[in-house]
Amino acid sequence: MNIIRTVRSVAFSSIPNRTLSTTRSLSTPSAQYTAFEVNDKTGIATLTLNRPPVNSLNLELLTEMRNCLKDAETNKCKGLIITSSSNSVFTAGLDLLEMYQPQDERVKSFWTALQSMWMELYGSKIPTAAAINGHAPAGGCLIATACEYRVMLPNFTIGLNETLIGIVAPKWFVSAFLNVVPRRVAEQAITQGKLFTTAEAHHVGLVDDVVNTKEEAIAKCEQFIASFKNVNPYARALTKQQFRIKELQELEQQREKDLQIFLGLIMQPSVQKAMGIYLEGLKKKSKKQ
Ligand SMILES: CC/C=C\C/C=C\C/C=C\C=C\CC(=O)SCCNC(=O)CCNC(=O)[C@H](O)C(C)(C)COP(=O)(O)OP(=O)(O)OC[C@H]1O[C@@H](n2cnc3c(N)ncnc32)[C@H](O)[C@@H]1OP(=O)(O)O
Repeated sequence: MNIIRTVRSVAFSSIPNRTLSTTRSLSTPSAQYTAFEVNDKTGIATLTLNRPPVNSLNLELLTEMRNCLKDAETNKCKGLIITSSSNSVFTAGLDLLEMYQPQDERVKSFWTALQSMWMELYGSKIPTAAAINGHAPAGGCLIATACEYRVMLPNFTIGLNETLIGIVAPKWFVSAFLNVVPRRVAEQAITQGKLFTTAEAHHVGLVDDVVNTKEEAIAKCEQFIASFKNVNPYARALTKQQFRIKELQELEQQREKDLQIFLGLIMQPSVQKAMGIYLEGLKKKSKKQ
């Protein structure tokens, strides 16, 4: 696998135009699971999730993601694309090992980091796009629906499958999903724990476009971001905020309550048992392959 390095605090405005290399990527010792590059020419940042084998979202990855999102905004990038270094998984969602038989303080930090990352992404002032180059169950779908645009490669799956694991998708997971698919489709799919194939997701509007390669997916995201080139960024950001402020304020005001509900739910013996069985099933399947 390529070694992907990470850039932090690169002021886009200070990056000179270069003809040979068009992306800037510096390393910081603290970034383990993400690569963050800014294209010198377009000013678009790409955040690549890089936690093999399946980019499951643990505390450290969520924290890195949030830092990258903040950097992209602080440095006035023209837009942000999220993608994965894997050929088959965008992200497998939350790291189940963070929630199965968890340590008290760590699991609290984990959920708090998820809330923070989501608020940063959902409320980002700059255009955001997901190049979904692999499966995107649960937390993967959450990240995709927090973006403004989604393009997906064929023959993968996406959706909120929490009920199949015996857990419940919180209200803010559902509200972002509801932004992109009709209510009836959302209710049925989320209660069933349905994972849509790429074609199905496109049909219901869960993804905007389908392309065959990661390069095409990135290009589509770039096109989406470029579609705002004649729009005042300040006016755009305030307009976007009008659409999203309700969910952001709701979670901000209820962060502690949301955390307590999460802890109460996952610590139930029946939920721990269901998660254990699900994890065992994943491990058995993985050994067979
Ligand atoms: C009112 C309500 C209020 C509050 C809410 C309360 C609670 C909400 C709580 C939680 C919400 C959770 C959302 C989530 O995101 S849960 C995670 C859901 N994810 C999944 O179901 C995906 C599971 N994974 C897969 O289906 C597959 O791995 C795959 C399709 C993504 C990729 O398949 P592959 O064949 O490529 O890879 P595998 O062989 O299956 O896996 C390799 C390796 O990785 C381990 N693994 C996979 N997924 C996870 C995961 N999510 N977490 C941890 N580990 C994972 C898998 O076990 C294998 O491990 P080994 O190599 O065997 O060790």
